[in-house]
Amino acid sequence: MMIIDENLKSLSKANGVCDREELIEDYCIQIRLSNSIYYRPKNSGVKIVYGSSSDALDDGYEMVDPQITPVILEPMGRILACSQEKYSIPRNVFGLVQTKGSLARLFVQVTCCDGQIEPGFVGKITLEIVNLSPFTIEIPILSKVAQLYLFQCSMNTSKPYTGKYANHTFPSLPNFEDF
Ligand SMILES: Nc1ccn([C@H]2C[C@H](O)[C@@H](COP(=O)(O)OP(=O)(O)OP(=O)(O)O)O2)c(=O)n1
Repeated sequence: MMIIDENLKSLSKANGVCDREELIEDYCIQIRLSNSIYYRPKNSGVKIVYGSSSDALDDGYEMVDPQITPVILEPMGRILACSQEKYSIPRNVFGLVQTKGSLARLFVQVTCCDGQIEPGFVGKITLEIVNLSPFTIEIPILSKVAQLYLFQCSMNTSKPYTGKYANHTFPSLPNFEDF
């Protein structure tokens, strides 16, 4: 069951789902692009083996300050960014991140099919932003790029999400520990 309207507002306030009340709308909670660092893949010939931790993984990304280098995506440009706000998902709620429609109509997606936010997750949400269009697109910091939809689960989970991507205050790079 999707949580909407007054239920969404009251659940969000009662559980501190998102500190910024004006982001809570009728059907969803808006997600803004963070004004702190983002990661950009380097264009060198870095080889990464999926599932294996290695220096190549860290070497493959460079950290960028959007206050100095704005988020400007060339065609097929991609970055790892995160939400400006922290989100706290109750133990009986599941979240789903979707790209804002107007951004999607520019052929930009803010997740690479990884939009699931598990019950109990607390932290900033990582956004895998890809420009699939032929245009050069600038995305100003703090602009609304995505929306979080919340769904009621059948029960309170006994295992709220405390995994490797919890409690991040920056975009999280892939982590293959305990993979
Ligand atoms: N775009 C996303 C997607 C998820 N998360 C957060 C919320 C999720 O509850 C948590 C875990 O995400 P995944 O389920 O995608 O990660 P896995 O546990 O599947 O990791 P792995 O792929 O290593 O198994 O990360 C996030 O910040 N940004």
